[in-house]
Amino acid sequence: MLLCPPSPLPQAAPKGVFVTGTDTGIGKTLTSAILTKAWRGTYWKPFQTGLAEEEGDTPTVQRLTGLPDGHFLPPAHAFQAPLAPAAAGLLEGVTLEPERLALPEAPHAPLIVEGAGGLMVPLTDTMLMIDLIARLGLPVILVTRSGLGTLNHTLLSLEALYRRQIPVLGFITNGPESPQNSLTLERLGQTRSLHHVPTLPSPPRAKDVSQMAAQIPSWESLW
Ligand SMILES: Nc1ncnc2c1ncn2[C@@H]1O[C@H](COP(=O)(O)OP(=O)(O)OP(=O)(O)O)[C@@H](O)[C@H]1O
Ligand SMILES: C[C@H](N)[C@H](N)CCCCCC(=O)O
Ligand SMILES: [Mg+2]
Repeated sequence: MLLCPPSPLPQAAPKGVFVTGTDTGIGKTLTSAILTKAWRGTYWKPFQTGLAEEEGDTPTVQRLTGLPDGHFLPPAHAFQAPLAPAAAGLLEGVTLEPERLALPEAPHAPLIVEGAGGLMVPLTDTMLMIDLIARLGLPVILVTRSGLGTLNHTLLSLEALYRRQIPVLGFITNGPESPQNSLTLERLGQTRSLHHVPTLPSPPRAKDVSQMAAQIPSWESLW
């Protein structure tokens, strides 16, 4: 049996996109940097965890895009532990209330919102990242690995999004070139490949992001 039908995309450009992925460490931040640079939009990571071990995604995107401060909104919540937001918050005595989170005004459109981990990451015991995506009402860009294992992970993620009537703008593959996988995902996943990010020989630099941003379709052309 095939996946349940996708939801239609908005007719006019929405306020922004939600960048999610099939996993943590899959390349959402690198991809968000490429999109923010390409569209000169506003980047927002509402739930940041793991600050005990990393600088956080907002400074990373700022460094990789070289855009001024006005293109970045601070996280709504930032926690030290490298865990899902629900667990990281509890360690600091915070119970999240994601149902109260509203989409902020973006000083520069569009708004590029980055999740934490994948779709089923808990924000509370009763709310997952995918529930927040549904509530915020932005279409999704799904970041996936390009190589072996992606078919299962990507189709599972798409099925979960379609079941909740969340529109999907497309997917972005990250890793070694694998056109066969992208074609299979487009056909069975009923969505489109928006871009491929190759494995870089060294940690991503602003120059790499600029080069890749130049290949991204304009924001207006997508709607
Ligand atoms: N194409 C690539 N080439 C080289 N390094 C990459 C590539 N994609 C991602 N990386 C590196 O892999 C690591 C994880 O990527 P990234 O931070 O973008 O993942 P993420 O999906 O945003 O994770 P999180 O769930 O923590 O937000 C980073 O150190 C990043 O620089
Ligand atoms: C700390 C890390 N870099 C992420 N931001 C949080 C990822 C949570 C993943 C939870 C899970 O799927 O098991
Ligand atoms: Mg990230």
